[in-house]
Amino acid sequence: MKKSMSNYSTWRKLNARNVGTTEEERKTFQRDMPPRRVAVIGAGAAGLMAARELQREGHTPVVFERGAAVGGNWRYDDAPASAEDPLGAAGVDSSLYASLRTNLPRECMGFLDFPFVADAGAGTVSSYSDDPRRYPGHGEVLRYLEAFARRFDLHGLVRLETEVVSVRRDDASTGWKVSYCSRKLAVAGSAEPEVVKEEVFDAVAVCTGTSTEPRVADIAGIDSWPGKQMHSHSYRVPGPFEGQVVVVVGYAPSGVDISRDIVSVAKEVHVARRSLATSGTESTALPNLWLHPMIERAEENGSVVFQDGSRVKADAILHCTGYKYHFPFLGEEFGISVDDNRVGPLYKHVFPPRLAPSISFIGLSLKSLVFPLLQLQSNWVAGVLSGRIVLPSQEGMTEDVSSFYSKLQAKGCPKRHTHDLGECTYEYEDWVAKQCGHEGIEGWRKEMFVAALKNFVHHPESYRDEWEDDHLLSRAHLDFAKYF
Ligand SMILES: Cc1cc2nc3c(=O)[nH]c(=O)nc-3n(C[C@H](O)[C@H](O)[C@H](O)COP(=O)(O)OP(=O)(O)OC[C@H]3O[C@@H](n4cnc5c(N)ncnc54)[C@H](O)[C@@H]3O)c2cc1C
Repeated sequence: MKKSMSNYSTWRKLNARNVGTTEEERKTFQRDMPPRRVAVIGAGAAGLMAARELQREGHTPVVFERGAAVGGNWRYDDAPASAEDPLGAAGVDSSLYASLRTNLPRECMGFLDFPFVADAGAGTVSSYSDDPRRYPGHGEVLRYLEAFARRFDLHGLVRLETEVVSVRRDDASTGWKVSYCSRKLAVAGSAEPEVVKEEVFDAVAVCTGTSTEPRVADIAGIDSWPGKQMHSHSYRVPGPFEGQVVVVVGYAPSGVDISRDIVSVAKEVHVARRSLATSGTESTALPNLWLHPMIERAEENGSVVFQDGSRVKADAILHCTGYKYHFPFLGEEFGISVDDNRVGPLYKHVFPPRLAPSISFIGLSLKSLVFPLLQLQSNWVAGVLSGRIVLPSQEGMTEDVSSFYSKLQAKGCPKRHTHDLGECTYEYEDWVAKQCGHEGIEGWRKEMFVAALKNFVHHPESYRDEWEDDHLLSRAHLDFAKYF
Protein backbone atom coordinates (compact mmCIF):
# COMPACT_ATOMS: atom_id res chain seq x y z
CA MET A 1 0.00 0.00 0.00
CA LYS A 2 2.74 2.36 1.02
CA LYS A 3 4.56 1.53 -2.18
CA SER A 4 1.63 2.33 -4.42
CA MET A 5 0.97 5.59 -2.56
CA SER A 6 4.54 6.65 -3.13
CA ASN A 7 4.19 5.66 -6.76
CA TYR A 8 1.07 7.70 -7.09
CA SER A 9 2.50 10.80 -5.51
CA THR A 10 5.69 10.48 -7.56
CA TRP A 11 3.55 10.20 -10.63
CA ARG A 12 1.47 13.24 -9.74
CA LYS A 13 4.64 15.20 -9.23
CA LEU A 14 6.02 14.04 -12.57
CA ASN A 15 2.83 14.68 -14.41
CA ALA A 16 2.18 18.10 -12.97
CA ARG A 17 5.56 19.09 -14.36
CA ASN A 18 5.15 17.04 -17.53
CA VAL A 19 8.58 16.68 -19.12
CA GLY A 20 10.48 18.72 -16.57
CA THR A 21 11.60 15.63 -14.63
CA THR A 22 15.03 14.14 -14.23
CA GLU A 23 15.77 10.76 -15.78
CA GLU A 24 16.59 9.49 -12.27
CA GLU A 25 13.09 10.37 -11.04
CA ARG A 26 11.57 8.58 -14.01
CA LYS A 27 13.68 5.45 -13.54
CA THR A 28 12.70 5.18 -9.86
CA PHE A 29 9.10 5.60 -10.80
CA GLN A 30 9.21 3.08 -13.63
CA ARG A 31 10.91 0.35 -11.59
CA ASP A 32 7.93 0.25 -9.24
CA MET A 33 5.30 -0.15 -11.93
CA PRO A 34 3.98 -3.52 -13.09
CA PRO A 35 4.94 -3.47 -16.79
CA ARG A 36 2.57 -4.57 -19.52
CA ARG A 37 3.52 -5.60 -23.05
CA VAL A 38 1.26 -3.51 -25.23
CA ALA A 39 0.64 -3.77 -28.99
CA VAL A 40 0.02 -0.30 -30.38
CA ILE A 41 -1.57 -0.43 -33.83
CA GLY A 42 -0.56 2.57 -35.98
CA ALA A 43 2.37 5.00 -35.83
CA GLY A 44 0.60 8.26 -36.59
CA ALA A 45 0.34 11.03 -33.99
CA ALA A 46 -1.81 8.78 -31.75
CA GLY A 47 0.44 5.71 -31.92
CA LEU A 48 3.61 7.71 -31.33
CA MET A 49 2.12 9.47 -28.33
CA ALA A 50 0.69 6.21 -26.98
CA ALA A 51 4.13 4.62 -27.26
CA ARG A 52 5.73 7.50 -25.38
CA GLU A 53 3.19 7.51 -22.59
CA LEU A 54 3.24 3.71 -22.21
CA GLN A 55 7.01 3.68 -22.10
CA ARG A 56 7.12 6.51 -19.57
CA GLU A 57 4.77 4.58 -17.36
CA GLY A 58 7.12 1.59 -17.47
CA HIS A 59 5.23 -0.55 -19.97
CA THR A 60 6.75 -2.18 -23.07
CA PRO A 61 5.02 -0.94 -26.21
CA VAL A 62 5.51 -2.49 -29.65
CA VAL A 63 4.14 -0.29 -32.43
CA PHE A 64 2.86 -1.92 -35.64
CA GLU A 65 2.76 0.38 -38.66
CA ARG A 66 1.72 -0.79 -42.10
CA GLY A 67 3.28 2.25 -43.82
CA ALA A 68 6.97 2.65 -44.65
CA ALA A 69 7.57 5.40 -42.05
CA VAL A 70 6.01 7.04 -39.01
CA GLY A 71 3.63 10.03 -39.24
CA GLY A 72 0.36 8.44 -40.40
CA ASN A 73 -1.92 10.82 -42.20
CA TRP A 74 0.82 13.48 -42.27
CA ARG A 75 2.99 11.44 -44.64
CA TYR A 76 1.91 13.02 -47.92
CA ASP A 77 1.52 10.48 -50.70
CA ASP A 78 1.47 12.05 -54.15
CA ALA A 79 0.17 8.82 -55.68
CA PRO A 80 -3.52 9.03 -54.80
CA ALA A 81 -5.78 6.03 -54.51
CA SER A 82 -5.89 4.09 -57.77
CA ALA A 83 -7.87 5.29 -60.77
CA GLU A 84 -10.06 2.18 -60.48
CA ASP A 85 -11.09 3.11 -56.95
CA PRO A 86 -11.36 6.92 -56.70
CA LEU A 87 -14.06 6.60 -54.02
CA GLY A 88 -12.23 4.11 -51.81
CA ALA A 89 -9.04 4.07 -49.79
CA ALA A 90 -7.21 1.68 -52.17
CA GLY A 91 -4.35 1.07 -49.82
CA VAL A 92 -3.39 4.74 -49.45
CA ASP A 93 -3.17 5.94 -45.84
CA SER A 94 -2.76 9.67 -46.32
CA SER A 95 -5.65 11.98 -47.22
CA LEU A 96 -3.50 15.08 -47.71
CA TYR A 97 -3.66 17.24 -50.81
CA ALA A 98 -0.57 19.09 -52.03
CA SER A 99 -1.70 22.57 -50.91
CA LEU A 100 -2.88 21.50 -47.42
CA ARG A 101 -1.97 23.77 -44.54
CA THR A 102 -3.04 23.09 -40.96
CA ASN A 103 -6.49 24.28 -39.99
CA LEU A 104 -5.30 25.28 -36.50
CA PRO A 105 -2.50 27.63 -35.47
CA ARG A 106 0.59 25.60 -34.66
CA GLU A 107 0.81 26.77 -31.04
CA CYS A 108 -2.51 25.23 -30.06
CA MET A 109 -2.28 22.23 -32.41
CA GLY A 110 0.88 20.66 -30.94
CA PHE A 111 1.23 18.21 -28.06
CA LEU A 112 1.00 19.76 -24.59
CA ASP A 113 4.64 19.30 -23.63
CA PHE A 114 6.36 19.22 -27.02
CA PRO A 115 5.65 22.68 -28.45
CA PHE A 116 4.99 22.93 -32.17
CA VAL A 117 7.02 26.09 -32.73
CA ALA A 118 8.99 27.40 -35.67
CA ASP A 119 12.25 27.95 -33.79
CA ALA A 120 12.46 24.66 -31.86
CA GLY A 121 16.07 23.65 -31.35
CA ALA A 122 17.22 26.30 -33.84
CA GLY A 123 20.73 25.54 -35.06
CA THR A 124 20.84 22.12 -33.39
CA VAL A 125 20.18 18.59 -34.58
CA SER A 126 16.73 18.69 -32.98
CA SER A 127 15.63 21.55 -35.18
CA TYR A 128 12.82 20.49 -37.51
CA SER A 129 11.15 23.64 -38.76
CA ASP A 130 11.37 24.57 -42.40
CA ASP A 131 8.08 26.44 -42.64
CA PRO A 132 7.71 29.11 -39.95
CA ARG A 133 4.12 30.03 -40.82
CA ARG A 134 1.59 29.91 -38.01
CA TYR A 135 -0.59 27.61 -40.14
CA PRO A 136 2.20 25.65 -41.82
CA GLY A 137 2.03 23.22 -44.72
CA HIS A 138 1.65 19.49 -44.09
CA GLY A 139 5.40 18.82 -44.41
CA GLU A 140 6.04 20.81 -41.25
CA VAL A 141 3.64 18.62 -39.23
CA LEU A 142 5.42 15.50 -40.46
CA ARG A 143 8.81 16.98 -39.49
CA TYR A 144 7.35 17.81 -36.06
CA LEU A 145 6.13 14.22 -35.55
CA GLU A 146 9.46 12.81 -36.72
CA ALA A 147 11.25 15.13 -34.26
CA PHE A 148 8.91 13.93 -31.50
CA ALA A 149 9.80 10.32 -32.31
CA ARG A 150 13.53 11.18 -32.26
CA ARG A 151 13.31 13.18 -29.04
CA PHE A 152 11.67 10.29 -27.16
CA ASP A 153 13.58 7.46 -28.89
CA LEU A 154 10.44 5.94 -30.35
CA HIS A 155 11.77 4.76 -33.72
CA GLY A 156 13.20 1.59 -32.19
CA LEU A 157 9.74 0.61 -30.93
CA VAL A 158 8.11 0.76 -34.36
CA ARG A 159 7.87 -2.19 -36.77
CA LEU A 160 7.36 -0.61 -40.17
CA GLU A 161 5.56 -2.15 -43.16
CA THR A 162 3.86 -4.50 -40.73
CA GLU A 163 0.09 -4.69 -40.91
CA VAL A 164 -2.01 -6.09 -38.08
CA VAL A 165 -4.52 -8.44 -39.67
CA SER A 166 -6.28 -9.80 -36.61
CA VAL A 167 -6.48 -9.52 -32.84
CA ARG A 168 -7.96 -12.48 -30.95
CA ARG A 169 -8.09 -13.74 -27.39
CA ASP A 170 -5.15 -15.93 -26.52
CA ASP A 171 -6.56 -19.16 -25.09
CA ALA A 172 -3.42 -19.88 -23.09
CA SER A 173 -3.29 -16.57 -21.22
CA THR A 174 -5.38 -13.54 -20.37
CA GLY A 175 -3.71 -11.70 -23.25
CA TRP A 176 -4.36 -11.00 -26.91
CA LYS A 177 -2.93 -12.81 -29.91
CA VAL A 178 -1.92 -10.23 -32.52
CA SER A 179 -1.45 -11.55 -36.07
CA TYR A 180 0.52 -9.41 -38.47
CA CYS A 181 2.22 -9.63 -41.82
CA SER A 182 4.58 -7.69 -43.96
CA ARG A 183 2.41 -5.27 -45.88
CA LYS A 184 4.26 -5.89 -49.16
CA LEU A 185 3.61 -9.61 -48.94
CA ALA A 186 -0.05 -9.00 -48.18
CA VAL A 187 -0.65 -7.20 -51.48
CA ALA A 188 -3.14 -9.15 -53.57
CA GLY A 189 -1.57 -10.82 -56.58
CA SER A 190 1.91 -10.82 -55.05
CA ALA A 191 4.03 -13.77 -56.12
CA GLU A 192 5.34 -14.09 -52.57
CA PRO A 193 3.40 -16.27 -50.15
CA GLU A 194 1.70 -14.31 -47.40
CA VAL A 195 3.55 -14.87 -44.13
CA VAL A 196 1.47 -14.19 -41.05
CA LYS A 197 3.16 -14.17 -37.68
CA GLU A 198 1.59 -14.11 -34.24
CA GLU A 199 2.60 -12.66 -30.90
CA VAL A 200 0.83 -12.44 -27.58
CA PHE A 201 0.41 -9.10 -25.77
CA ASP A 202 -1.12 -8.14 -22.44
CA ALA A 203 -3.00 -5.27 -24.02
CA VAL A 204 -3.78 -3.65 -27.37
CA ALA A 205 -4.15 0.08 -28.06
CA VAL A 206 -5.89 0.78 -31.37
CA CYS A 207 -4.42 3.95 -32.93
CA THR A 208 -5.41 3.48 -36.55
CA GLY A 209 -6.85 6.96 -37.12
CA THR A 210 -10.16 8.24 -38.35
CA SER A 211 -9.46 8.74 -42.03
CA THR A 212 -8.83 5.32 -43.52
CA GLU A 213 -12.22 4.45 -44.99
CA PRO A 214 -13.91 7.17 -47.11
CA ARG A 215 -17.62 7.90 -46.59
CA VAL A 216 -19.47 8.77 -49.78
CA ALA A 217 -22.70 10.78 -50.17
CA ASP A 218 -25.73 8.70 -51.07
CA ILE A 219 -27.10 10.36 -54.23
CA ALA A 220 -30.29 9.19 -55.97
CA GLY A 221 -29.65 8.30 -59.63
CA ILE A 222 -25.85 8.30 -59.28
CA ASP A 223 -25.46 4.88 -60.95
CA SER A 224 -26.61 6.22 -64.29
CA TRP A 225 -24.96 9.65 -63.96
CA PRO A 226 -22.15 9.71 -66.57
CA GLY A 227 -19.59 11.99 -64.84
CA LYS A 228 -16.47 11.26 -62.82
CA GLN A 229 -16.58 10.83 -59.02
CA MET A 230 -13.81 11.12 -56.47
CA HIS A 231 -13.49 11.25 -52.68
CA SER A 232 -11.31 13.94 -51.08
CA HIS A 233 -9.09 11.07 -49.83
CA SER A 234 -7.85 10.71 -53.44
CA TYR A 235 -7.65 14.43 -54.26
CA ARG A 236 -4.12 15.83 -54.58
CA VAL A 237 -3.95 18.72 -57.10
CA PRO A 238 -6.51 20.77 -59.07
CA GLY A 239 -4.99 20.10 -62.54
CA PRO A 240 -7.30 17.21 -63.56
CA PHE A 241 -10.35 19.51 -63.08
CA GLU A 242 -9.17 22.24 -65.44
CA GLY A 243 -12.05 23.79 -67.42
CA GLN A 244 -14.61 21.49 -65.77
CA VAL A 245 -17.84 22.03 -63.86
CA VAL A 246 -17.28 20.39 -60.49
CA VAL A 247 -19.76 19.69 -57.69
CA VAL A 248 -18.12 19.49 -54.25
CA VAL A 249 -20.24 17.73 -51.61
CA GLY A 250 -19.58 18.92 -48.02
CA TYR A 251 -18.18 22.15 -46.64
CA ALA A 252 -16.11 21.15 -43.61
CA PRO A 253 -12.39 22.17 -43.73
CA SER A 254 -11.52 19.78 -46.62
CA GLY A 255 -14.53 20.93 -48.69
CA VAL A 256 -13.66 24.60 -48.06
CA ASP A 257 -10.01 24.08 -49.01
CA ILE A 258 -10.53 21.85 -52.02
CA SER A 259 -13.30 23.99 -53.55
CA ARG A 260 -10.91 26.96 -53.40
CA ASP A 261 -8.02 24.90 -54.78
CA ILE A 262 -10.11 23.80 -57.77
CA VAL A 263 -11.85 27.09 -58.45
CA SER A 264 -8.59 28.54 -59.75
CA VAL A 265 -8.59 26.15 -62.75
CA ALA A 266 -12.21 24.92 -63.06
CA LYS A 267 -14.91 26.57 -65.12
CA GLU A 268 -17.35 26.46 -62.18
CA VAL A 269 -17.40 24.95 -58.71
CA HIS A 270 -20.75 24.20 -57.02
CA VAL A 271 -20.69 23.25 -53.35
CA ALA A 272 -23.57 21.22 -51.88
CA ARG A 273 -23.83 22.12 -48.19
CA ARG A 274 -26.14 20.54 -45.64
CA SER A 275 -26.96 23.73 -43.75
CA LEU A 276 -28.15 25.76 -46.77
CA ALA A 277 -31.75 26.12 -47.98
CA THR A 278 -31.17 28.22 -51.12
CA SER A 279 -28.40 28.66 -53.67
CA GLY A 280 -26.12 31.68 -54.08
CA THR A 281 -22.53 32.73 -54.69
CA GLU A 282 -20.01 32.48 -51.86
CA SER A 283 -18.25 35.82 -52.30
CA THR A 284 -17.74 38.42 -54.99
CA ALA A 285 -14.04 37.56 -54.94
CA LEU A 286 -14.87 34.07 -56.22
CA PRO A 287 -17.51 34.60 -58.91
CA ASN A 288 -17.33 31.00 -60.19
CA LEU A 289 -17.94 29.40 -56.76
CA TRP A 290 -21.59 28.73 -55.87
CA LEU A 291 -23.13 27.34 -52.70
CA HIS A 292 -26.25 25.13 -52.81
CA PRO A 293 -28.37 22.98 -50.51
CA MET A 294 -27.68 19.23 -50.66
CA ILE A 295 -28.05 17.24 -53.89
CA GLU A 296 -31.50 15.80 -54.53
CA ARG A 297 -30.58 13.60 -57.50
CA ALA A 298 -28.19 13.07 -60.36
CA GLU A 299 -29.55 12.47 -63.87
CA GLU A 300 -28.52 10.40 -66.87
CA ASN A 301 -28.01 13.56 -68.96
CA GLY A 302 -25.21 14.71 -66.60
CA SER A 303 -27.31 17.14 -64.53
CA VAL A 304 -26.99 17.41 -60.77
CA VAL A 305 -30.18 18.72 -59.15
CA PHE A 306 -30.05 20.42 -55.74
CA GLN A 307 -32.80 20.38 -53.12
CA ASP A 308 -33.94 23.93 -53.97
CA GLY A 309 -34.53 22.91 -57.60
CA SER A 310 -31.37 24.57 -58.98
CA ARG A 311 -29.36 22.35 -61.35
CA VAL A 312 -26.02 22.21 -63.15
CA LYS A 313 -24.54 19.97 -65.84
CA ALA A 314 -21.45 18.73 -64.09
CA ASP A 315 -18.32 16.86 -65.20
CA ALA A 316 -17.31 15.66 -61.75
CA ILE A 317 -18.59 15.17 -58.19
CA LEU A 318 -16.02 15.41 -55.41
CA HIS A 319 -17.15 13.90 -52.12
CA CYS A 320 -15.66 15.86 -49.20
CA THR A 321 -17.88 13.89 -46.86
CA GLY A 322 -15.49 12.51 -44.29
CA TYR A 323 -14.71 8.97 -43.24
CA LYS A 324 -16.10 5.83 -41.60
CA TYR A 325 -14.45 4.13 -38.66
CA HIS A 326 -13.08 0.80 -39.76
CA PHE A 327 -11.36 -1.91 -37.72
CA PRO A 328 -11.10 -4.92 -40.03
CA PHE A 329 -8.67 -6.67 -37.66
CA LEU A 330 -11.16 -6.93 -34.78
CA GLY A 331 -13.28 -10.08 -34.87
CA GLU A 332 -16.94 -10.35 -33.82
CA GLU A 333 -15.92 -11.75 -30.43
CA PHE A 334 -15.01 -8.18 -29.44
CA GLY A 335 -18.66 -7.15 -29.52
CA ILE A 336 -17.58 -3.74 -30.83
CA SER A 337 -19.79 -2.48 -33.60
CA VAL A 338 -19.62 0.46 -35.95
CA ASP A 339 -23.25 1.46 -36.30
CA ASP A 340 -23.90 4.56 -38.42
CA ASN A 341 -20.32 5.54 -37.52
CA ARG A 342 -20.83 5.10 -33.78
CA VAL A 343 -18.08 2.86 -32.41
CA GLY A 344 -19.51 1.17 -29.42
CA PRO A 345 -19.93 0.51 -26.71
CA LEU A 346 -16.99 2.65 -25.59
CA TYR A 347 -16.59 4.28 -22.20
CA LYS A 348 -15.64 7.92 -22.83
CA HIS A 349 -14.65 7.08 -26.43
CA VAL A 350 -11.71 4.93 -25.26
CA PHE A 351 -12.50 1.72 -23.34
CA PRO A 352 -14.97 -1.03 -24.34
CA PRO A 353 -16.46 -1.84 -20.89
CA ARG A 354 -16.32 -5.63 -21.35
CA LEU A 355 -12.66 -5.64 -22.45
CA ALA A 356 -11.22 -2.73 -20.47
CA PRO A 357 -8.50 -1.95 -19.78
CA SER A 358 -6.65 -4.36 -22.04
CA ILE A 359 -8.30 -3.05 -25.22
CA SER A 360 -8.41 0.69 -25.83
CA PHE A 361 -8.99 3.12 -28.70
CA ILE A 362 -6.94 6.30 -28.84
CA GLY A 363 -7.89 9.14 -31.19
CA LEU A 364 -11.49 8.40 -32.16
CA SER A 365 -12.81 11.76 -31.01
CA LEU A 366 -13.33 14.40 -33.66
CA LYS A 367 -13.73 18.19 -33.65
CA SER A 368 -11.30 18.64 -30.82
CA LEU A 369 -7.78 19.78 -30.14
CA VAL A 370 -6.57 16.50 -31.63
CA PHE A 371 -2.92 16.30 -30.57
CA PRO A 372 -3.42 17.49 -26.96
CA LEU A 373 -6.31 15.08 -26.58
CA LEU A 374 -4.24 12.18 -27.96
CA GLN A 375 -1.73 12.94 -25.23
CA LEU A 376 -4.36 12.94 -22.47
CA GLN A 377 -6.05 9.76 -23.73
CA SER A 378 -2.67 8.01 -24.03
CA ASN A 379 -1.74 9.06 -20.52
CA TRP A 380 -5.09 7.77 -19.26
CA VAL A 381 -4.67 4.38 -20.96
CA ALA A 382 -1.08 3.99 -19.71
CA GLY A 383 -2.14 4.87 -16.16
CA VAL A 384 -5.11 2.53 -16.14
CA LEU A 385 -2.94 -0.34 -17.42
CA SER A 386 -0.53 0.11 -14.56
CA GLY A 387 -3.28 0.38 -11.96
CA ARG A 388 -2.42 3.97 -11.10
CA ILE A 389 -5.81 5.10 -12.37
CA VAL A 390 -8.90 3.06 -11.59
CA LEU A 391 -11.82 2.68 -13.98
CA PRO A 392 -15.40 2.22 -12.79
CA SER A 393 -16.75 -1.36 -12.79
CA GLN A 394 -17.86 -2.91 -16.07
CA GLU A 395 -21.49 -2.23 -15.06
CA GLY A 396 -20.62 1.36 -14.14
CA MET A 397 -18.98 1.97 -17.50
CA THR A 398 -21.85 0.31 -19.38
CA GLU A 399 -24.38 2.50 -17.56
CA ASP A 400 -22.33 5.59 -18.35
CA VAL A 401 -22.31 4.67 -22.05
CA SER A 402 -26.09 4.07 -22.07
CA SER A 403 -26.79 7.36 -20.37
CA PHE A 404 -24.46 9.17 -22.83
CA TYR A 405 -26.33 7.62 -25.78
CA SER A 406 -29.69 8.60 -24.24
CA LYS A 407 -28.52 12.18 -23.84
CA LEU A 408 -27.40 12.32 -27.48
CA GLN A 409 -30.76 10.92 -28.57
CA ALA A 410 -32.69 13.42 -26.45
CA LYS A 411 -30.72 16.23 -28.10
CA GLY A 412 -31.59 14.83 -31.54
CA CYS A 413 -27.92 14.14 -32.24
CA PRO A 414 -27.53 11.46 -34.97
CA LYS A 415 -25.47 8.37 -34.08
CA ARG A 416 -22.88 9.31 -36.67
CA HIS A 417 -21.92 12.33 -34.54
CA THR A 418 -21.31 10.30 -31.38
CA HIS A 419 -17.57 10.99 -31.39
CA ASP A 420 -17.82 14.66 -32.48
CA LEU A 421 -16.92 16.51 -29.32
CA GLY A 422 -17.87 19.92 -30.71
CA GLU A 423 -19.07 22.19 -27.93
CA CYS A 424 -18.30 19.49 -25.32
CA THR A 425 -14.61 19.45 -26.26
CA TYR A 426 -13.28 21.18 -23.16
CA GLU A 427 -15.60 19.38 -20.78
CA TYR A 428 -14.33 16.05 -22.14
CA GLU A 429 -10.67 17.06 -22.34
CA ASP A 430 -10.75 18.42 -18.81
CA TRP A 431 -12.48 15.25 -17.61
CA VAL A 432 -9.76 13.01 -19.09
CA ALA A 433 -7.06 15.33 -17.74
CA LYS A 434 -8.58 15.05 -14.27
CA GLN A 435 -8.48 11.25 -14.42
CA CYS A 436 -4.77 11.55 -15.13
CA GLY A 437 -4.08 14.09 -12.38
CA HIS A 438 -3.06 16.50 -15.12
CA GLU A 439 -3.81 20.18 -14.82
CA GLY A 440 -5.61 20.11 -18.18
CA ILE A 441 -5.59 22.13 -21.36
CA GLU A 442 -4.10 25.58 -20.80
CA GLY A 443 -6.47 28.57 -20.83
CA TRP A 444 -4.60 30.31 -23.67
CA ARG A 445 -4.90 27.15 -25.82
CA LYS A 446 -8.65 26.98 -25.35
CA GLU A 447 -9.03 30.67 -26.20
CA MET A 448 -6.82 30.27 -29.26
CA PHE A 449 -8.86 27.28 -30.48
CA VAL A 450 -12.11 29.27 -30.20
CA ALA A 451 -10.55 32.31 -31.92
CA ALA A 452 -9.25 30.09 -34.75
CA LEU A 453 -12.64 28.44 -35.30
CA LYS A 454 -14.41 31.82 -35.41
CA ASN A 455 -11.82 33.17 -37.81
CA PHE A 456 -12.26 30.10 -40.06
CA VAL A 457 -16.06 30.52 -40.13
CA HIS A 458 -15.99 34.27 -40.85
CA HIS A 459 -12.91 34.45 -43.08
CA PRO A 460 -12.48 31.11 -44.87
CA GLU A 461 -10.24 32.76 -47.53
CA SER A 462 -7.79 34.38 -45.19
CA TYR A 463 -7.96 32.80 -41.72
CA ARG A 464 -4.55 31.15 -42.13
CA ASP A 465 -2.78 34.44 -42.83
CA GLU A 466 -4.70 37.07 -40.86
CA TRP A 467 -5.83 36.80 -37.24
CA GLU A 468 -6.52 38.87 -34.17
CA ASP A 469 -5.28 36.67 -31.35
CA ASP A 470 -1.64 37.80 -31.21
CA HIS A 471 -2.17 38.63 -27.53
CA LEU A 472 -2.37 34.88 -26.81
CA LEU A 473 1.03 34.16 -28.35
CA SER A 474 3.06 35.58 -25.49
CA ARG A 475 1.09 33.44 -23.01
CA ALA A 476 1.72 30.37 -25.16
CA HIS A 477 5.45 31.04 -25.45
CA LEU A 478 5.73 31.66 -21.73
CA ASP A 479 4.36 28.15 -21.20
CA PHE A 480 6.54 26.64 -23.92
CA ALA A 481 9.67 27.95 -22.20
CA LYS A 482 9.14 25.21 -19.58
CA TYR A 483 9.84 22.55 -22.17
CA PHE A 484 13.06 23.79 -23.72
C1 LIG B 1 -7.21 16.06 -44.67
C2 LIG B 1 -7.00 16.14 -43.19
C3 LIG B 1 -6.52 17.30 -42.62
C4 LIG B 1 -6.32 17.39 -41.23
N1 LIG B 1 -5.85 18.57 -40.70
C5 LIG B 1 -5.65 18.64 -39.36
C6 LIG B 1 -5.09 19.83 -38.79
O1 LIG B 1 -4.82 20.81 -39.47
N2 LIG B 1 -4.88 19.85 -37.45
C7 LIG B 1 -5.17 18.76 -36.64
O2 LIG B 1 -4.92 18.84 -35.43
N3 LIG B 1 -5.70 17.64 -37.17
C8 LIG B 1 -5.94 17.55 -38.50
N4 LIG B 1 -6.44 16.39 -39.03
C9 LIG B 1 -6.78 15.28 -38.13
C10 LIG B 1 -5.71 14.18 -38.18
O3 LIG B 1 -6.42 13.01 -38.36
C11 LIG B 1 -4.86 14.19 -36.94
O4 LIG B 1 -4.06 15.35 -36.97
C12 LIG B 1 -3.88 13.03 -36.80
O5 LIG B 1 -3.23 12.76 -38.00
C13 LIG B 1 -4.55 11.77 -36.28
O6 LIG B 1 -3.53 10.85 -35.99
P1 LIG B 1 -3.82 9.30 -35.79
O7 LIG B 1 -2.53 8.71 -35.37
O8 LIG B 1 -5.01 9.13 -34.95
O9 LIG B 1 -4.22 8.75 -37.23
P2 LIG B 1 -3.35 8.61 -38.54
O10 LIG B 1 -2.46 9.75 -38.71
O11 LIG B 1 -4.32 8.31 -39.63
O12 LIG B 1 -2.44 7.31 -38.27
C14 LIG B 1 -2.97 6.02 -38.24
C15 LIG B 1 -1.87 5.05 -38.63
O13 LIG B 1 -2.33 3.71 -38.45
C16 LIG B 1 -1.79 2.90 -39.49
N5 LIG B 1 -2.63 1.70 -39.59
C17 LIG B 1 -3.95 1.64 -39.88
N6 LIG B 1 -4.36 0.35 -39.86
C18 LIG B 1 -3.29 -0.41 -39.52
C19 LIG B 1 -3.08 -1.82 -39.34
N7 LIG B 1 -4.08 -2.70 -39.46
N8 LIG B 1 -1.83 -2.26 -39.01
C20 LIG B 1 -0.80 -1.38 -38.87
N9 LIG B 1 -0.95 -0.03 -39.04
C21 LIG B 1 -2.17 0.43 -39.36
C22 LIG B 1 -1.85 3.80 -40.70
O14 LIG B 1 -0.94 3.38 -41.69
C23 LIG B 1 -1.46 5.15 -40.09
O15 LIG B 1 -0.06 5.35 -40.17
C24 LIG B 1 -6.64 16.28 -40.41
C25 LIG B 1 -7.15 15.11 -40.99
C26 LIG B 1 -7.33 15.04 -42.37
C27 LIG B 1 -7.88 13.77 -42.95
